[in-house]
Amino acid sequence: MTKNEKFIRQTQAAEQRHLDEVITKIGRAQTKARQSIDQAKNDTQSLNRQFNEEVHLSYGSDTTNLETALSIRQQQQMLQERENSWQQSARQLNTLKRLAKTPYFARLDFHEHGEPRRETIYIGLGSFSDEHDHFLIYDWRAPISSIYYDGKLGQVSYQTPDGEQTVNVLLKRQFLIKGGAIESMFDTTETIGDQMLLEVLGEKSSTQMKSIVTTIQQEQNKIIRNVAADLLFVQGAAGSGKTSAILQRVAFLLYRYRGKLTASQVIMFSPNQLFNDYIENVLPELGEQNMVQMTYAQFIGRRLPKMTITDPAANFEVAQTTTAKAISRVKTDLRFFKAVGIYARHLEKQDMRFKDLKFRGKPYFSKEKMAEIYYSFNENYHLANRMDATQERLIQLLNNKVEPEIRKNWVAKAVENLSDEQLQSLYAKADQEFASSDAEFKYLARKIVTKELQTVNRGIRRFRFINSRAQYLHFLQQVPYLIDLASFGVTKEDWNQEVAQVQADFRDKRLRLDDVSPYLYLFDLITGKQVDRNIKFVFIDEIQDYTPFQAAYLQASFPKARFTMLGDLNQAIFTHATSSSLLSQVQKLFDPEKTEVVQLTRSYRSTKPITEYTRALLRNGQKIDTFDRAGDLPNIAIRADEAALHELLLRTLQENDQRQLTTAIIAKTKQESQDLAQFLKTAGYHATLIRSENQRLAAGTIIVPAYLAKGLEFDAVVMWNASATRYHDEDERQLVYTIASRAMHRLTILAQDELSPLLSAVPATLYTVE
Ligand SMILES: Nc1ncnc2c1ncn2[C@@H]1O[C@H](COP(=O)(O)OP(=O)(O)OP(=O)(O)O)[C@@H](O)[C@H]1O
Repeated sequence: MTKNEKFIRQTQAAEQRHLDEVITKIGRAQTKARQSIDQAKNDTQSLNRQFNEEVHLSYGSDTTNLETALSIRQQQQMLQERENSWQQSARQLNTLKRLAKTPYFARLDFHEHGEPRRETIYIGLGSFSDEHDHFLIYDWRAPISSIYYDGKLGQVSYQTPDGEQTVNVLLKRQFLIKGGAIESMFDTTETIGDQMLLEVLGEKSSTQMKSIVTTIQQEQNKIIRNVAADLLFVQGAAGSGKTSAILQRVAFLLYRYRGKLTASQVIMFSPNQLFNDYIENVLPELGEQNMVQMTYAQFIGRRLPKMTITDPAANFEVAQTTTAKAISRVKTDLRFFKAVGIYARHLEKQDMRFKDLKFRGKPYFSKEKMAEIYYSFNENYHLANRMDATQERLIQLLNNKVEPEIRKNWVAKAVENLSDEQLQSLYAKADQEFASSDAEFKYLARKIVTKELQTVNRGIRRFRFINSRAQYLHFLQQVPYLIDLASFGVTKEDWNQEVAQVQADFRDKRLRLDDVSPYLYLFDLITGKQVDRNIKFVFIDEIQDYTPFQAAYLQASFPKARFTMLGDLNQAIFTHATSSSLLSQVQKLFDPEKTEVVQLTRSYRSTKPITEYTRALLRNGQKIDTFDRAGDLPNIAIRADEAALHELLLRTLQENDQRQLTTAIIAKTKQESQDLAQFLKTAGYHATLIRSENQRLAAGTIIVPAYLAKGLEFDAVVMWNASATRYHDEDERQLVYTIASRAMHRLTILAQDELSPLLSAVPATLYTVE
């Protein structure tokens, strides 16, 4: 044994002793936490008992009532405190349980300026201190832990809530600990050693995403710990860890603002439900609750339950015409967003569209009356105030109408026809007594009228008197005066036809996706409702699939929130044309001083050959650096007929299975995926077809249409039928890129007849052909 090896052995043995000690202390703390939970439980029970007895006793006399009330309040407070300490102990126990498995993953030695001694700290998933309040483990999110991710050895600064601090870092050590034993450890002079990263990345994929807390990279750490920006825009290559980084960021924010921020004030917009499933374990693993998760379609769909939202461009089932694409560009542009705002303000003066509020089949408040009220307020009343004032006035008028309504014939008839059962339900108590039958009649009539008028009341409160469809159509008609349509390549005629089409859609209770956000936004501006001031942080993943309009609408909907937007402009598969200008458009919505753009260029997901291949698919793409991990070159096979392709597919799947690689077969459309599933079933090969985003990801081979594969990753990917007939338009390049970049270890591309021109420009050295 060399001297060096001996030294390493001794160091590891010393670290193991330290680890054993910490584990023993964690064990003791667990026992203690369990005891205090039991204690709190017992206390609560006995308090409850005592409290019930006392309250029971005191109910006898009036004089003790106040006392009783006070005592109830006190008791409740005590119960609450017990409950809090119980919850706290339960939370602590949870952390301890997690720490008991892997107490920490890193050690840092540093010297703080002006301090006599060198300090050593250990970093883990949560913090832990012994009875003497001596910190044995620091939470990875604690300010000091930042230097583990951020710097090399020597002078390193980090942010604390009180400002910047600098320390001299002397040692950085990483551990892989399993079952209480140190499996391996490395000292590193770099940020996070590649050796550690290689071990982690070499692992197989699973149906659930994992946390990256032990190997967060420096540039990812910047995203995770940013607290200054109102808009944090992350452009990151496929597999650069954008999604991983934001989940860590949520955990960080919940820690940093503990007590002020709850998981319910953080909302994340993700590409689809499947993806939500995929990431759902990450935060709980880190000991935090999941934030609110939604897709944009859910966000807008819940507001329009009675309408069918259609998206002609979705899922690549139909091709769009050039005019349709141009019109779509108009409706998704920021200029269109501004136009809605300008139009809405114009409504303060004229052109509001109202609907009659009906009662018993007849107009109760006519639309003319409503317009008269709406425009009766002076010019200081802006949209939301004006609407509030109108509502208030309408409610007042409604209340004034109760008395006259009571005298109407229909009421007398209704009272006469009341069944016994109905009568009892209207009385305040069973067999209520009245001074005279006239009094009884008045009582019942008032009840009936108030009840019936409830519908009108509800109509007023829910803005049923606004003719939102007519309003939106009127706005569309005004668009040529608000926007230079020619600059989008749209003629006046095209536009008029478009307006007629929207009108026809409305008749069928349909609305196209491009119209939904402007439609809702206009309504929100008119009513001043719907914005959610409670949400503090909004995350938008895969921002490249949002239109500038949608991004702007989200910003308007969460006015108090700070935004983190992540995306890869190389992967814009739904919005292609606008994505390149997306960043510049979105930036206009935020204060430039408070905007930060971060680029993640290194791709961690795939092996070097796969990253190099996928990178070559792009033209004028964003920068991508590979991570040095070995693997096979992607393999391309072209066959003349489908049967031969099927055969190849089966063989590839069997090979992957043998190598224990989980495969995803990615096809362009749902139809193709279904056909493949049918074929594999007949061939006796088991695979799960992912038909919709509401399904769960299954273990084993899956077949998935491209648009559902967003954000996911698999050991092996088979790109099905990458032929010239299937992928030809230049704007499908990003789609092809997205498909190929889902592969971690192996990529196989199968094509019939002729390979898609989008793939054929890749240098031949980057793949093999068979
Ligand atoms: N610092 C890291 N340490 C370990 N693994 C990492 C790190 N960063 C990223 N990874 C891994 O790289 C893979 C890709 O990460 P992620 O899905 O977050 O990337 P992404 O940028 O969102 O990709 P895409 O845009 O293609 O969906 C994941 O398996 C993730 O665990």
